Formats: sequence, C-alpha cells, structure tokens
Amino acid sequence: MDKLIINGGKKLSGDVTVSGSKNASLPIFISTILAPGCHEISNVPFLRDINTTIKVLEQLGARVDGKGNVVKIDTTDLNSFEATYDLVRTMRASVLVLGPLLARFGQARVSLPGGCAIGARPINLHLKGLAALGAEITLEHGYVEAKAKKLKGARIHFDLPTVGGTEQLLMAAATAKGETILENAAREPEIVDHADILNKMGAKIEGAGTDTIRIVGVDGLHPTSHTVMPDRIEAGTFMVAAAMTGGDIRIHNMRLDHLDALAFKLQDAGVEISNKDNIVRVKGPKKIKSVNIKTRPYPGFPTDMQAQFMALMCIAEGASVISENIFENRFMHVSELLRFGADITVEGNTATVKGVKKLSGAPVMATDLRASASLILAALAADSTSEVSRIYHLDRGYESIEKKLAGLGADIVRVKDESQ
Ligand SMILES: CC(=O)N[C@H]1[C@@H](OP(=O)(O)OP(=O)(O)OC[C@H]2O[C@@H](n3ccc(=O)[nH]c3=O)[C@H](O)[C@@H]2O)O[C@H](CO)[C@@H](O)[C@@H]1O
Ligand SMILES: C=C(OP(=O)(O)O)C(=O)O
Repeated sequence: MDKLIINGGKKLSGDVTVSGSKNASLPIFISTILAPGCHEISNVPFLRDINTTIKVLEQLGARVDGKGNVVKIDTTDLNSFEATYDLVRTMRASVLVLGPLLARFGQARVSLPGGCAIGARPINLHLKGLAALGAEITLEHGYVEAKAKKLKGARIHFDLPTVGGTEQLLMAAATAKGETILENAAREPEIVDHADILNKMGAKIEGAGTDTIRIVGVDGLHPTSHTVMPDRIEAGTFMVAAAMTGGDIRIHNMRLDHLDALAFKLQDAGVEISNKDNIVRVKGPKKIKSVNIKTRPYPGFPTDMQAQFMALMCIAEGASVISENIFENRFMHVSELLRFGADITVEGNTATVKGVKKLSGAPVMATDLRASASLILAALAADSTSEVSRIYHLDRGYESIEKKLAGLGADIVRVKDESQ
C-alpha cells in the first residue's frame, strides 16, 4: 500500500490539465453493453474504478483494449448476464449493468453493491424504476435477479433525484417498447454526457440535464465513439488547492459552467476566478473569508466537493456552517482534519468550522475518496510535513494527483507504506 508525504506551505503556480470524468466514464462504459459491436471511448482517466469497470465488462464477455486515454470496448460476444460480488462490492457504479443486461438479454443477476463509508446508499429507486418498466425483481443471496421478456416504457417519478438511478433507467428504457418519462430526474452534467453517447448509439432521449427526461424506445442500438467530459470534481479540487495555498494556477480542459455553485462560493471566500479561452485561472487570496455551504443535487453545491471545501474553511477567517444533505455519513474526514489542528464540531448533518490561523502537518488516514482529497489539501496548506496513508481510495478517482500537484510546485511524493 502507498502513502503520500507532503511538505506543506508551498504556493501552487503554473498549469494543470484535468482528466476525463470518472463519474461520466463509468456509466458510459457500461452503456456499451446495449449495443453489440466495437465502441471507442476517448479522454478516459487512468483510475482504479475504470479498471474495475473493465473487469466487470470482461466478465460479461466483452473484449477491452486500452491505448493511452482511448479504450476500445467490443461487446459483440457477451456471453454472461451476471456481475459477481467480488467486483461489484469494490465499486458501487458497477450495479448499473443491471439495466443494460436486462435490456439486452431479458435477464440479469447482479450482486448488491458493497457498503461504502459515506452512507447506506440503497438502490431501491433503481429497482422500483426497473419494475415499473416490467421487470420481475427478486433479491436472493445478496444478488438482484431481474427478468423481463421485453421492457415496456412507463412514467417514473423518482422520490428524490438519483444520479445512478437516472442512469440505470436511461439505459433500461433506451430499447424498451414505447415511451418512458423520468420525472424528478437527476440533472448532473454526467447524465447529459451519458445521454449523449446513448443518442449517438441511436437512442431517442430528450431533456437530459433537466428534471424531466423523455425516452422513446428504439429497436436496437449501434456502436459508436465518444469523448468523455472533463472531471468537474478533479477540477474543483485543484481550484480549492490554489485557494488554500494562496496560489495562482491555470486549469486546462475544465468546464467552469459545470462548477457554478463551487465557483460562486469560492468567490465569496475571496478567491479570484477568471475564464479565458477555456483556461480557468484561480488565484488564492491573502486571507480566506468563511462561507456557509449546503450540499444539494446539481446545480446545487456538489456533495463530492464538501470535504475539500471544509478543508478550505479550516483556515478561513471566522466560522463556516457546512450541511451535508445527500449522504448521511459523509463527515469521516472531520476527525482526520482535527489532527492538523482544525476546529470543527459536528451535530447531525451540520459541521461548524471555526477557522484557525494555521494548520500543522500530521500523520492522517484517508477514509474515502473525497476525504482523501481534503486531507491532501490540508497538508498542502500546513506549515510542516504530513503523511496521508490509505490512499487506495484516492486512486479510485484522481489520476496521478501527486504528479499533477508536484507539477504546480507542491512538495509531494508517493512512497510505499511499510506499516500497512
Ligand atoms: C459513480 C457516480 O456517479 N457517483 C456519484 C453519484 O452517486 P450515486 O448515483 O450513488 O448517488 P445518488 O444520486 O443515487 O444518491 C443521492 C441520494 O439518493 C439516495 N438514493 C439513491 C438511490 C436509490 O435507489 N435510493 C436512494 O435513497 C442516496 O442514498 C443519496 O442520499 O452521485 C452522487 C451524488 O451526486 C455522487 O456523490 C457520486 O460521486
Ligand atoms: C462517492 C463517489 O463515488 P462513488 O459513487 O463511485 O462511490 C465520488 O466520486 O465522490
């Protein structure tokens, strides 16, 4: 197992390029199940979750070939409709194979996704939606078994906007008989990217990016090529890194319009942000002002940026109130941030962060993906050396983050953690 050693206190400067989006790539890879043939996906990030998705597809009989950031997926000869526990438990998004397998084979057997540190994360809304399309669903031995001779379009109203649930239903409805309407659908940019590739395959999907999506089922889909959108959470993490170190960086290959909620809050905190020729410049202030945030479904403040923003507020002037409204257990980073000397108290889903003059380097342990990022940010701003261990979480979602940060002038190295 690896750990990161970070000597904090360096102002970041220079240029960094954002990789393709993890959260867009996963459903995009999985949607190739729907269309037999060879697909070509570009701007794919090198991540552990991508490797897991490839293993899931290979287990189903797909042939996958990657060169650089381009991955070719041949789904001509799929010969299994089962995704097993050993793979699905390591990555929640692999449960998305349920809808496309059901659509292609009339049956699917998929392990329930593994418990994750940030909350219970049920899939009841995925299953309710698939049942509304006519699937017969049973839960046995930890597996979801679904059957349907032919899925039929339906009107589905989600109790709450679910990103995975919306993606699951987009895929299941694409080749169902008749029309499907998804109401209270998730509006995240990753949903738009997902609908884009499905439409390139011949699907008829309108309204992705709004809360009502209309899908007219087609007889079959064909293979296609697609370039994955930039990772907005990676981009947002670099924005916070510049802010916390009083840095001045230029971020390439990012969509600032995907990060409005974060950008406005950063500006309220005193950060300067400008966008010229699609290069976003972020300049940290001398003194950060405290700002309150509430996480919400898109276009609200993203839960995937809550931990990083909390790290920023640890060194702001005054007190900040942070409410987490998406996941019930997404404050695992708090106890680790305290090790840097932060002043944070938690009550229910609300954390109150009182800014301190400085953070001091400390040994800390990452508990989940975005928590890992928040610890790296705190370490970059701290006055001495920190060690961040258990960074395998980080490798699920950030491509070469230590190399990218080192390129911006951070003193950060990855070493083997002999104690693990
Ligand atoms: C791979 C991927 O894209 N992951 C993202 C996706 O996760 P994911 O798709 O798992 O998150 P959802 O949008 O589904 O979850 C939102 C809320 O709905 C609840 N819920 C969801 C489904 C369901 O069947 N029942 C139910 O109650 C969840 O517990 C949570 O409270 O969106 C989250 C919210 O933006 C992000 O944090 C994750 O990074
Ligand atoms: C929670 C996340 O991902 P996942 O849904 O894959 O666990 C994330 O990207 O922050």
